[in-house]
Amino acid sequence: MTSSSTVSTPSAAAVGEAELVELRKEARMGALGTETGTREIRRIDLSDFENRRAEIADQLWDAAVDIGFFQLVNHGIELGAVHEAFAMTERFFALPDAVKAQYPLKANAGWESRAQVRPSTGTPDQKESYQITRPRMAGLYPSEEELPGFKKTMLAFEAQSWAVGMRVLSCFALKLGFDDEFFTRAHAPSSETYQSTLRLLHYYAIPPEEQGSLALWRAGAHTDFDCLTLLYQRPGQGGLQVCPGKEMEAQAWTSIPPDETAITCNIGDMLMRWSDDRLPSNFHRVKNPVPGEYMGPRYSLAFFCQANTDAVIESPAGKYPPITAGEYLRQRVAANFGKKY
Ligand SMILES: O=C(O)CCC(=O)C(=O)O
Ligand SMILES: [Fe+2]
Repeated sequence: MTSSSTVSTPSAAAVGEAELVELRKEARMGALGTETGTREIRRIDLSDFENRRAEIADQLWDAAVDIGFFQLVNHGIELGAVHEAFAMTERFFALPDAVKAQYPLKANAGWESRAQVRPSTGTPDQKESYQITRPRMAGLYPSEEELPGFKKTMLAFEAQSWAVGMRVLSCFALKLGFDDEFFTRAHAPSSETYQSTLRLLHYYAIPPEEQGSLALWRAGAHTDFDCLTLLYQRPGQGGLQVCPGKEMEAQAWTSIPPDETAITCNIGDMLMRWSDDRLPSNFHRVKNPVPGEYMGPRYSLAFFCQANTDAVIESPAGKYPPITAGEYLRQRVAANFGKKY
């Protein structure tokens, strides 16, 4: 097994193949589909983690393999810290566009509005986002005059999210036969090659003339590019729906009602590849509200555990050729944002 910090040059064939498989799947997932409430989104209790690691690892593995989505409770992040992060997020997006435009998205860091076109829908997600990727933030934080305390609050929240993400990944590492620090090394925040990302999301309120339109999505169906996503939702601001990859033919979606005490998690494509497809990434989307539902703005926070650019994704059984996490992500971003970012 190659250490996560080894650098190799993936072949052109490996690179092309990574792009095709995931994108071909995603392009077929844009339809409305149906709703099913029969899937259980399991809740995994992380309390007393060090002593219960083996039991928690079993529970995480089963939930991940069955559905690919699960929720963490007693995860150690205080509700107050979640509220503070959301309050800052609202304040950031309330800044005039002219201020936010000083911090434009580039290489998974900075602000964009209606720029992400999902291969599944071909239309821009009805949202704005601001991404924090630690080593790439030069000149991208709003000033203290524009938004006091923003950088400090969001970086603290990023660090807390990273710690929870690494706990979960340490459990998957054990189950995959790696040592328990394997993914922590691959996501080392002290390195310039760090590329895990905290994404602040603001889905726009639906204007009256668009209410009832089925043509637009807050976020079109997709799988995430990363190893593991941690998602924070706000009470009353639903819309997240999931569909396990192995059931993609049926296109039956399950809604995940927001619970601010829980962190909703999903496996991303990077970990799927790293596990020889044993851990499936799953489709999810954020639907526009339908008449009768809350039409106001929706805020969410996502933390993407994305292995450092120089980590080599090399699966234990060799199902896929090795590829660096940097190259892997570059291709997926290009498919969503064109060459612009
Ligand atoms: O906002 C949400 O609930 C989901 C966001 C998401 O799936 C993403 O940004 O990848
Ligand atoms: Fe996502």
